[in-house]
Amino acid sequence: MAQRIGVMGGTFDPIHHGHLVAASEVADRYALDEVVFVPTGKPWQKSESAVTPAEDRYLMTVIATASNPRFTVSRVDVDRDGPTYTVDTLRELRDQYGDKTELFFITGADALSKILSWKDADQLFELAHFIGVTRPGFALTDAHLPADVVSLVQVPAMAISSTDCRRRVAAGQPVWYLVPDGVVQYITKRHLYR
Ligand SMILES: Nc1ncnc2c1ncn2[C@@H]1O[C@H](COP(=O)(O)OP(=O)(O)OP(=O)(O)O)[C@@H](O)[C@H]1O
Ligand SMILES: O=C(O)c1ccc[n+]([C@@H]2O[C@H](COP(=O)([O-])O)[C@@H](O)[C@H]2O)c1
Repeated sequence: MAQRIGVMGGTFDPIHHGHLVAASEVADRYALDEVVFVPTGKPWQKSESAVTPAEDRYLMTVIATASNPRFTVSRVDVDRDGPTYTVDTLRELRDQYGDKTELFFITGADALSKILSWKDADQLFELAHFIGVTRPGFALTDAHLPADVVSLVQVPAMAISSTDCRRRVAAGQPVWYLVPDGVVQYITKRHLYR
């Protein structure tokens, strides 16, 4: 049977429980064999110019996903030079996993609303099926997209963002239970977001 692989792309600065719940829920709903988390190299649409070094974001993603046997982390975007485009991510993963694998790219409602501004947007939908998930504060809709290229999925509401986690750390407030314990410890150890 064809392998079914979920792809959860993100800047993960830092990775939080909103990302993990979304991936877990879609994996269950779509009977995915694996979810590959793909931290971005250089996220060209992030408004803040200072994104934490990719190696720190990659390691936090490894720490956060290590205990789940179906979660893995890919370095394809971290290791590719230049701005990160999902069209390149999906092409590389397709090469790695082979043509028989079905890819399901998971995006939150905010990211889905901007997808037509992504590089080579018309080609994205040929490379993967897109799964848009609910996120508190954002409307989940596929009205702007061609028919049948995306499925919309309700996931448990987690009102968490990486921006808020960074602000909390900078203000000396706790991020316990918003991000996995190991990620709290990594943030402290590496003095991130101070
Ligand atoms: N709480 C959440 N619930 C559902 N999806 C989410 C949630 N947070 C992030 N996502 C989705 O995860 C993917 C990666 O998000 P990203 O790493 O940019 O996190 P973020 O919290 O949006 O970060 P930032 O606040 O820095 O913009 C995107 O598709 C985003 O929509
Ligand atoms: O391909 C693009 O042009 C593109 C533009 C913006 C975002 N993305 C992807 O969308 C995912 C979430 O991105 P972000 O910036 O919200 O963390 C991540 O995998 C990005 O590489 C992709």
